[in-house]
Amino acid sequence: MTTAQVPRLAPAEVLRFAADPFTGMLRAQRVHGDVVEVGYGRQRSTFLFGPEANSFVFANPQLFSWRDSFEVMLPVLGESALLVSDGEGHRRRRHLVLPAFHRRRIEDYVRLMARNTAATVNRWETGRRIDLYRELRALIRRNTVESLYGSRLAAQNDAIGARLQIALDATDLPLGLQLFLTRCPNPLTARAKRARRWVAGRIQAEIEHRRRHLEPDGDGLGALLAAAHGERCPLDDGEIQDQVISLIVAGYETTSAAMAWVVHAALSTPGTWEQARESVTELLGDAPVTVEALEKLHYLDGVVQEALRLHPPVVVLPRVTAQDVEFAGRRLPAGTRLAISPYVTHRMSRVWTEPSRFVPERWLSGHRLHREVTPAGFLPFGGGRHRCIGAPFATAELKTILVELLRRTDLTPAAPVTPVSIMAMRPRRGVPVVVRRRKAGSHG
Ligand code: HEM
Repeated sequence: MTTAQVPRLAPAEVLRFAADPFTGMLRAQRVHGDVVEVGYGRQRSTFLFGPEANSFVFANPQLFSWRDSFEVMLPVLGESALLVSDGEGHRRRRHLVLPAFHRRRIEDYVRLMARNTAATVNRWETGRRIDLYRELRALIRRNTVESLYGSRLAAQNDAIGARLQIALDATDLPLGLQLFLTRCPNPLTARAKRARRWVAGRIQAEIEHRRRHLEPDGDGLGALLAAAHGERCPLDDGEIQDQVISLIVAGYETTSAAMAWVVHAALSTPGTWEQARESVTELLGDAPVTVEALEKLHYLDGVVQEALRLHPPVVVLPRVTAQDVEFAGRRLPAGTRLAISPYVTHRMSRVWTEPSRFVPERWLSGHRLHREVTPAGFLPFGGGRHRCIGAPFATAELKTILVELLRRTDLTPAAPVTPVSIMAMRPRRGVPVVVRRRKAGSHG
């Protein structure tokens, strides 16, 4: 079968794309279609746009190497993290990590998240301007570490965050530079590795403490340790450290970006904040948040899903082909760097009606914009074998924090918000708001 040439962005278009990749991707798809090559040399990626491409990639994991796709994340995630694992190693580790996200555990996490959110809000002075993104980021990192790994590690939350941030900062550098830093010895990567070793040391101390004191498996690490030792092929301590670190890294950067977009979208779409608050008051009153209650808050669910649709933190999912691949009449040789994009799919009018409007009601059946959601048309958490393992955790967290903010605060946007970074799309200069605490009792 003959294959067609992949269209390429011209040099001037590449420059424009680099300056604003969000508009650049939408434009590239509109002008050149669903398969388009962007960039030069190590910077080069072939974008596959749209639901057909997403289905193809999700249905054929054997065609791609996850280790090569996420090579630049290796210094922070570790060699055996799920995101950089392929084949049988991935299947075995994922099976052992899954119990940390069972519904029974999410119930406990939700209670803790609600408590931590209340404590955060109580520290805010009424009438003051704050960067909500920064505040929520600290809260979410605490929630992640405390719910998954317990209070001893949570007490070192800030130190752990600061160390991991050293490696995370590198993910905003151009891809070519990241690859160079990953492959060649240099002081930046050496510093990131030292910082990671410090975090791994704290985790190992916690693992050994638990083994000495035979603690019950009350949290995610407990579940991981129990699963790790009950199996025929248990996880070794290095593998456990990699899973612990990569869950923190994958969990808090993405969720705090998503939370910022949820609040920003709800505040900047007239009537949304008020309607969401009304639905909480009606269904919950002053009662504590539970997973069951969260499932019944349909309007609130619409707000969260709609924010994930228009502002998916993971803007592109990178893949490197492990063998020659053919898609849509185009040949993609082994070693080709590909990207599929939740961001572009979520804004396509062939998938969504009036895609650029923020309409939480479109998630309610019966609404004129409602559409059946397919995994290839809505993919904020990816899809297939490597679909986000933390999706139930993240969704419960986004809703729990939103409920507590609605109950306890009135927020007024204090500056415009624009996005940055396609690895974890977040607000460039945060989400500045003026806070008014609501009186005790008025949150119910
Ligand atoms: C709104 C928040 C989140 C978003 C948007 C998100 C998004 C994603 C996406 C798109 C992927 C697939 C990447 C790919 O296929 O290229 C992924 C994988 C993953 N996520 Fe999340 N994530 C979120 C929260 C979390 C949380 C809270 C955790 C853990 C506590 C987590 C842990 C992971 C892990 C371990 C993987 C790799 C799974 C595998 O390879 O089997 N994520 N996430």
